[in-house]
Amino acid sequence: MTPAARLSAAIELIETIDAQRIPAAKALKEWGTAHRYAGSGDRAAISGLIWDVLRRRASSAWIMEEDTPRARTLGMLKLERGMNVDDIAALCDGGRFAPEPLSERERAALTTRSLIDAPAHIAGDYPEWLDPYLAQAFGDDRAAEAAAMASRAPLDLRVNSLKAKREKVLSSLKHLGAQPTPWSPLGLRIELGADARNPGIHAEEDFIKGAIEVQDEGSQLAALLSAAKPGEQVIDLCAGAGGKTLAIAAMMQGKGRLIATDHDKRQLAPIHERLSRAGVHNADVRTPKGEGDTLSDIRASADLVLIDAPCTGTGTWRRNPDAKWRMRPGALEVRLKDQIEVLDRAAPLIKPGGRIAYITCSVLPPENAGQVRAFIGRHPEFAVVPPAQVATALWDKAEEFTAATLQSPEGLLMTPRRTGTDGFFVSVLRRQA
Ligand SMILES: C[S@@+](CC[C@H](N)C(=O)[O-])C[C@H]1O[C@@H](n2cnc3c(N)ncnc32)[C@H](O)[C@@H]1O
Repeated sequence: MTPAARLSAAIELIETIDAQRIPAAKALKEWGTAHRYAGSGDRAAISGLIWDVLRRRASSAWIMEEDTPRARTLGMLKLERGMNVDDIAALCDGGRFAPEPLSERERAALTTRSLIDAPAHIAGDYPEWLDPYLAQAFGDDRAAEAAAMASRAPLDLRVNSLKAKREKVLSSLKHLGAQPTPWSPLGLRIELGADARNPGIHAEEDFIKGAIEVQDEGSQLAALLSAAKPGEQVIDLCAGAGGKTLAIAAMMQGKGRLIATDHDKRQLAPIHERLSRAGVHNADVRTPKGEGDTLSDIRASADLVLIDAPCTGTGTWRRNPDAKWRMRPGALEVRLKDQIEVLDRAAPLIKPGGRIAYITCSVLPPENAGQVRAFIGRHPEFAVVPPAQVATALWDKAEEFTAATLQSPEGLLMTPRRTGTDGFFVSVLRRQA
């Protein structure tokens, strides 16, 4: 397919997504099945276009003064891909498989319009109902913060220190352009192009051998900030597929006791294979059965309970721009209740002097500082560890990292704009000895 034909296909697909109100991933899958002649390059290019239109959905419609699939796509080419009006006109030449030529009005909009007067939710591309929350988090910086949250994310990897050293993996992944990440001593980063093609990391020998895992640098840092140590008793209360569990296991160097659980056994399913590939031998996965409490034998004995809390995932919008537009206020309410439940479940498990590391991949204050304050109100035997002290887990990077984050008395917030990571909030709460 020519670039112009790919563009036409993308516009048609967005029309389908709009008309049928289906997730973009589903629409792309169905399109692939119906267009078997399209090669993998075409599919990747078309999905890259669709994701970019979703990233810039509101701002593209704003500059075009029209909210149609075609207008949003043309606006995205200018805003996200930096194309000028002549390059866009050359793609839309009205040829056999190309989009219709630009109208005078479209030409004028692409030439003259900008986001200077756009309200924050348009310039930052997020749903308007979230504006008060983002204003609470970022004040006047919210459009810039949200715009960074709309940008394309790189592919981040964590080197599994149980099996390999970063320098070694760095050289074996040179062909993919891997570079060390700025903050995590275990992180590697591969920048992705507009086509967002997965570089096939799962087929790499390093991956098969368990030397690397796919994990955003923010998630790696959240695990590091919990400061799990060899010999400790650590409980990963919301282990899910085990991303943090694996990182914690490596920090513990096979010494001590790591218990991983989750209230949803389906979420836990992939953890077994991942632990075994990573060479983790000190993890005890507790899968819930019926109504029973998987942690009934544990009372005030844990050094650390990691809560990778269920949350709205606003911090990961750059990896899933569709989710941002599909998010509804009810989802926040549900997550806030879940967070209270997990925090209260953690409290009696901690020994005096032990700690909770409360983590969300959200930037919304009610899920972060709001939950921490409410928890301390319910459990006055806990106190927040000052964020600068928490950051000392990053050794020589601690000071610079703390300054890069958005700090509050309750914790640290990483964001794409500040730390170049997904959005992650981390708070450490210590139980008085
Ligand atoms: C952010 S995800 C965890 C991701 C995982 N830790 C990782 O790094 O791959 C949150 C998890 O919390 C779990 N969860 C939700 N409510 C819970 C509860 N009350 N108790 C335990 N787990 C819960 C969900 O099933 C989900 O797997």
